[in-house]
Amino acid sequence: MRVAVIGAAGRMGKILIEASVLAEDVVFSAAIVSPGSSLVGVDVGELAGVGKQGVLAVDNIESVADQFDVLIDFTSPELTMQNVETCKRLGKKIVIGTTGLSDEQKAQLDAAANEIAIVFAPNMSVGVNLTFKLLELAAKVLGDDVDIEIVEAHHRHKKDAPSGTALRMGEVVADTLGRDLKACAVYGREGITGERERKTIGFETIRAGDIVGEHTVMFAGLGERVEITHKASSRMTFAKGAVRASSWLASHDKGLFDMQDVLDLH
Ligand SMILES: NC(=O)C1=CN([C@@H]2O[C@H](COP(=O)(O)OP(=O)(O)OC[C@H]3O[C@@H](n4cnc5c(N)ncnc54)[C@H](OP(=O)(O)O)[C@@H]3O)[C@@H](O)[C@H]2O)C=CC1
Ligand SMILES: O=C(O)C1=N[C@H](C(=O)O)C[C@H](O)C1
Repeated sequence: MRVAVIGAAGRMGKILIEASVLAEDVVFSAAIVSPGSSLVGVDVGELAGVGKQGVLAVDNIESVADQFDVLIDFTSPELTMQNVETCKRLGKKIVIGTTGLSDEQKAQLDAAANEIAIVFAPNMSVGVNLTFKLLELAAKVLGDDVDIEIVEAHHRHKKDAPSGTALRMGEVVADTLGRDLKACAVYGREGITGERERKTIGFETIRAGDIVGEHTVMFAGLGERVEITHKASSRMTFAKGAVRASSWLASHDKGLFDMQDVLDLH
């Protein structure tokens, strides 16, 4: 698979380039930066710290349309939705790591998957995807006896909250317990809140410094509590997952998949 990275100068973009260059089963072939960027024409291998790769940054996907099979997109919800339309038109596959998509935007992904193959996951690390399975087991065993709270921490530049991963963790737990996350989620607390409503799922968000990404789900009962925590210390874990998803897409022409599909964890 020939891989293009959009948002190539971003925190994830640079590391996605490094991971694609280092991977043996994909070929890194194109990089797109924002329109008018001073990086247009720059060898992005140098930008990503892996030496010249002969891949020069462009600011328009169409200009490299014949050079890639799969687009890796870790950008913003608006841009991701534009890119999905472009991939549909060009007949390209897409791996999406962008978080913060609205329900309407997710429905548009569903529709696009009738025409192209899409991997869309709020967290591409193996560890977090394993954690989703552990959460299912914990929720099954501990059931409604415990209070469930999800705490996430990320760097100061993150734009969406709670994180996509925290929301997916909430969905996994809510689905296992037969609850509707939209109805039972509580986002932060302040003032005279009253006692905790037993079947709610609470979310707390920390934004500070350069934290890569940390998530804890707490199952707190009377006399004991279980906490399941994942801590990412390098963005390479997400990038490797995205590259693995790109390679996996070689055998899929259409459909909407997530990392549980890629890792065979369903
Ligand atoms: N699923 C997962 O495993 C993970 C998901 N994420 C998600 O990935 C997303 C990006 O995160 P992060 O890398 O930290 O964010 P950044 O802001 O660092 O990166 C976004 C990049 O997109 C670029 N961009 C904006 N507009 C365009 C355009 N029209 N064409 C090309 N590029 C454009 C920006 O360029 P410019 O700076 O010039 O505007 C920027 O470089 C977030 O939604 C985050 O939550 C992050 C980590 C892991
Ligand atoms: O913005 C980030 O950095 C991250 N975003 C993802 C999310 O919202 O869950 C995944 C990871 O935790 C890093």
